[in-house]
Amino acid sequence: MSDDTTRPAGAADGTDGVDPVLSLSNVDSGYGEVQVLDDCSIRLDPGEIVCLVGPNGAGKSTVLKTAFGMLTPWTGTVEYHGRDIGGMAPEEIVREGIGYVPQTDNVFGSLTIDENLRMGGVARDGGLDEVIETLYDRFPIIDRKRTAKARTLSGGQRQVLAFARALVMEPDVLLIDEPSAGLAPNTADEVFEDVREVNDMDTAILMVEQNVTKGLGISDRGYVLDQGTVRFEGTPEELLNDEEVSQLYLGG
Ligand SMILES: Nc1ncnc2c1ncn2[C@@H]1O[C@H](COP(=O)(O)OP(=O)(O)OP(=O)(O)O)[C@@H](O)[C@H]1O
Repeated sequence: MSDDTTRPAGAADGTDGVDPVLSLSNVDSGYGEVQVLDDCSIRLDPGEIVCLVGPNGAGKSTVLKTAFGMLTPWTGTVEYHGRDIGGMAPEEIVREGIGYVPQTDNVFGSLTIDENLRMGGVARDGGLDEVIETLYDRFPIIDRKRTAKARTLSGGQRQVLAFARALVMEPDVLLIDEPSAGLAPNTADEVFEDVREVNDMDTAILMVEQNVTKGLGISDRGYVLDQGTVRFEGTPEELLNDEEVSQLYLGG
């Protein structure tokens, strides 16, 4: 049984009166005729890191794709600062202030680090050089390799470049799909530190992560998704210590 600290889906929203920066409310969504999300409700408050966990195929990536306009919600709403953005195109959503770092193909390997960052800023109105310099200051690992082709970077370095590329638009929300995928444990730890660094730049983060302990370990809250629905939400401690969550979803 779950104890009463872990809120089952649809229970108290834990808002404490704060307006979410991003929220999905009662969203159904999917691919073609195939429904994946089923009455899915998720919120991200300003400054938070929120982690989505759950079994393969639960719909975690689909949440990010729906929030980023790659999929249009069939029902329910996606709101950014209280404004309905459901069905807006990704390029508009980027301008609104939401960035997205997909799990794969998140940098252009044949372009240099600098060119990748500049491409990340094509929709900016100005101030591109300044923001790129700020990002080089934040992430020295890419600063040292400005003129190197992105394909020469290690997996961890590439992930940092992908974050920085999304940050060129100075989003206040970043959606990150499995930042540690395919990385050795030590490298994954470094990438999680970089996720925190991104969060320190006043960027709220909604992240999907298979490495539940580490993903929740850097997060403020988490959601357990199963079959397109939120089954549990709570703080990392609540989720990790909940017997039912642990047995059913976190491999005991
Ligand atoms: N482009 C697509 N077309 C059709 N079905 C898709 C597509 N992408 C994903 N799906 C299906 O949607 C369901 C949810 O996929 P999703 O990638 O959101 O799950 P996930 O929780 O992120 O899982 P994983 O951890 O395995 O990536 C799966 O059954 C998947 O096969």
